[in-house]
Amino acid sequence: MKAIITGGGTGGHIYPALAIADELKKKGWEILYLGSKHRMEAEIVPQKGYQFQGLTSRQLPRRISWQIFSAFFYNLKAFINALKINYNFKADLVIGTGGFAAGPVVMAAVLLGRKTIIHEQNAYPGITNKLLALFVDYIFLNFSAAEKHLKAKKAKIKLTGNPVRKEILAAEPEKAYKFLNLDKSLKTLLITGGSQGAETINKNLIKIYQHAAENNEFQIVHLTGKKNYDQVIRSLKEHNIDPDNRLIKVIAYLNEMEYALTAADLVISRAGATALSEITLCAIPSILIPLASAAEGHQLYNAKTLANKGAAIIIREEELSEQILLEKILSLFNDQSKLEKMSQAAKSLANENSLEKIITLIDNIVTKD
Ligand SMILES: CC(=O)N[C@H]1[C@@H](OP(=O)(O)OP(=O)(O)OC[C@H]2O[C@@H](n3ccc(=O)[nH]c3=O)[C@H](O)[C@@H]2O)O[C@H](CO)[C@@H](O)[C@@H]1O
Repeated sequence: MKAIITGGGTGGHIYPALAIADELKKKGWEILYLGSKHRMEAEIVPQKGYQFQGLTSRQLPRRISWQIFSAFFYNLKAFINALKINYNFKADLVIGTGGFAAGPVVMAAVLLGRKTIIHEQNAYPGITNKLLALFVDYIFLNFSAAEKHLKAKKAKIKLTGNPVRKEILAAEPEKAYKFLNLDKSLKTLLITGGSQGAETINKNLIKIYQHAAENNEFQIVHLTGKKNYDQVIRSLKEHNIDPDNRLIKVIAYLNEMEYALTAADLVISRAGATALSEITLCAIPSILIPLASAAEGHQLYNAKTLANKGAAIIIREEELSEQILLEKILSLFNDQSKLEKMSQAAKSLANENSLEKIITLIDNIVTKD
């Protein structure tokens, strides 16, 4: 069997696609990944050993402007290319996990009469999936709340949860400590702003860095995002903090995310849906700082699903300060029983069978339909 898999722009769309691709590959499927040639998938997907073809897909501008014409032209070009590629590849199935890169690929598959599935990670679907939902055969959802935003027949919709890469649960702590050069006797604070990093979080960390460097109480793994890395290093130096201090690991982008998650005792994170699925699966207590400008505030919604069960503490962007962040970190690190309760609550929210559920549905779709 052959599948074209698409999804991208950011990691939150790419990693669920790769999780599905890995399982299909194990079952003998031939996989071709199509995405934008300008975005993260063009780097991440070939590194994972998949055939990748980059298209000219572009994100539509948020406001009406002349850029809409160029975006339309580039997406049309991507659509025509996707048609040609799919026609020659003869995919049995096309799966899109959202992001603008998936749009032209899934639409081309619809036109060719291929079987099509989209997966939506968020409670509030992105614009690409909202449009594609009108045409595809099946819609897999992480949150049932997404359904009311989609114009689609109920029979098409399956609640599957978010598929998470198998390597994330399989990672061994010993290997993680070694890989990240961490001290096993100390607690580890993971800081991540999602696949692109979060400037708002990065700017509020100096006190936390200072505390870590001076007190030998906990160590930090900070994933800054590629575009923010230099700024973070500059800021550390300006505050006389040695970026090579043994208690501080500043990393622009970590391909081996399984190690950071396995080593973490506490995570400070944005509230992207894919990140939260990984955090709950790894049962990590979290302090979440949702991106306020995310469409329909979907990151706050995501964060509340954890906070309402006691798995996370939310700090809203408008109340974020270095002092508040440091106080929350210290109060959690000094309260082991609270950390354990949060960890158990996170675990209870984890959707452990999502990937298996998706693969079973795919088997049924390609054999029965
Ligand atoms: C700004 C924006 O629009 N964010 C959206 C985007 O977030 P984004 O693309 O940041 O996705 P998430 O935060 O959900 O997940 C980040 C992903 O990147 C991985 N990772 C991150 C850093 C790193 O160094 N290495 C690494 O591998 C994580 O393991 C995770 O798989 O997609 C999510 C899923 O649709 C949405 O919920 C978010 O609202």
